[in-house]
Amino acid sequence: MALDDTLSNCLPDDLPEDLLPAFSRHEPFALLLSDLQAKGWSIQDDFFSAAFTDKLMAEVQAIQSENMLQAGVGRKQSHQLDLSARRDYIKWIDPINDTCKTFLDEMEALRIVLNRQLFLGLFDFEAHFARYEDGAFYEKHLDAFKGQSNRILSTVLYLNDDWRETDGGELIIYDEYDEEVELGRFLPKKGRLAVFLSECFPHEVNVAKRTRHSIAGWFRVNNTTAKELDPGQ
Ligand SMILES: O=C(O)CCC(=O)C(=O)O
Ligand SMILES: [Fe+2]
Repeated sequence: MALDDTLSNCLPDDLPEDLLPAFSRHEPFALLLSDLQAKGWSIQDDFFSAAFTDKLMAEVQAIQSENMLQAGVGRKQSHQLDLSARRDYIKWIDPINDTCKTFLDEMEALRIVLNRQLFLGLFDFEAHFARYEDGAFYEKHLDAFKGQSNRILSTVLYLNDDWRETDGGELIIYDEYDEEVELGRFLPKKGRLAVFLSECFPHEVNVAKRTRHSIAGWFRVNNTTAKELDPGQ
């Protein structure tokens, strides 16, 4: 089946035109696939429509910081605060309104297409909004420990208007075999999507010099033999 047919078969058919995800267009999605195959990570701009990215930004901006969790190391109940490692606030995304539901539906469509094209066996997707206030960062880490986690593919969608070099807050991705070697640094610009293999690529968030909003997410396998809880949240 041609790639475009596969894509259109996987998309919900009741999405208004301006909410169509960018991966319904051939180019960013095809580049994402070929990058993942060739190097295990990819950065794509304008992955979702600007109108939809704006809705997600309005959603996260409306959340009061008191209603977010100070992100720790360890997951949910086993959550332990380690403020030397990271300083962001998070809120897990549930389908509580149209915007959150559409985001989760579209990532679900992406999950199905990734499985068909790359045979990744991805089982589900979890994601949270993240807020880095002025001065916040996340030091170099892996999102999953080899063989001990369900997380396969990490995604980060950036929501910030007019982000400049001087605002800091870059995502830095390091080499899978030598974590001193930088592969690239990327500003958290509105509409940019970063995707990378969770077990392979150390990465960090440089100190942000203004409030920085994003959605971090993970496609996971259903691996009941994982011995340890996923790190990172
Ligand atoms: O926001 C980013 O650029 C990366 C966030 C991250 O690494 C994480 O939440 O695990
Ligand atoms: Fe991470």
